[in-house]
Amino acid sequence: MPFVQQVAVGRRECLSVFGNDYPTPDGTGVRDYIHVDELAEGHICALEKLFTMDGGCIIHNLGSGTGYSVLEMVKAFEEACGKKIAYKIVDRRPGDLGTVIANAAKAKADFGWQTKRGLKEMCESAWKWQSNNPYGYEDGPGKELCALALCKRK
Ligand SMILES: O=c1ccn([C@@H]2O[C@H](COP(=O)(O)OP(=O)(O)O[C@H]3O[C@H](CO)[C@H](O)[C@H](O)[C@H]3O)[C@@H](O)[C@H]2O)c(=O)[nH]1
Repeated sequence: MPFVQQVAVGRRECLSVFGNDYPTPDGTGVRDYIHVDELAEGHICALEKLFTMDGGCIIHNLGSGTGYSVLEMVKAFEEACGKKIAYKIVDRRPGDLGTVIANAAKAKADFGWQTKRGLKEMCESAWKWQSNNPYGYEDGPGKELCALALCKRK
């Protein structure tokens, strides 16, 4: 996803798609992408659950249970940003699996967490951030804000 975004803002010439011969509908890798805000909310739910416990640890998957391929991501992002995303098919990345999808049933049962945002919303949100921060927070106009946040954490 970050690489797709970087192509859209002109920081990268094209996306290298790692393989198109996986046993997936279009041959490219399928992953369970979720919105970063929902990932954060899932962590807050888990912390709240921990506070009700008398020590110990919990393990939960945070995912949507739905997978999207690299080319589906590219298409959805093109629609969100209104630009073509240049890409080339290259060799598989060693160690990659064709499909990785999370089963988040336990997170739903234990603390009612589940994803609500789909691919379109995720891409629109990612584009909003990337187009406002083409070089990210650390090297872009948000540099001072980033330094301040790091300073406060010390
Ligand atoms: O330039 C790229 C980058 C990624 N992909 C593809 O996009 C999908 C997602 O790739 P990511 O690297 O974003 O995510 P992965 O799920 O493959 O791997 C990530 O999650 C893993 C755990 O699930 C490990 O933590 C790993 O180190 C981390 O990169 C994969 O099909 C990958 O082949 C490309 O085609 N081109």
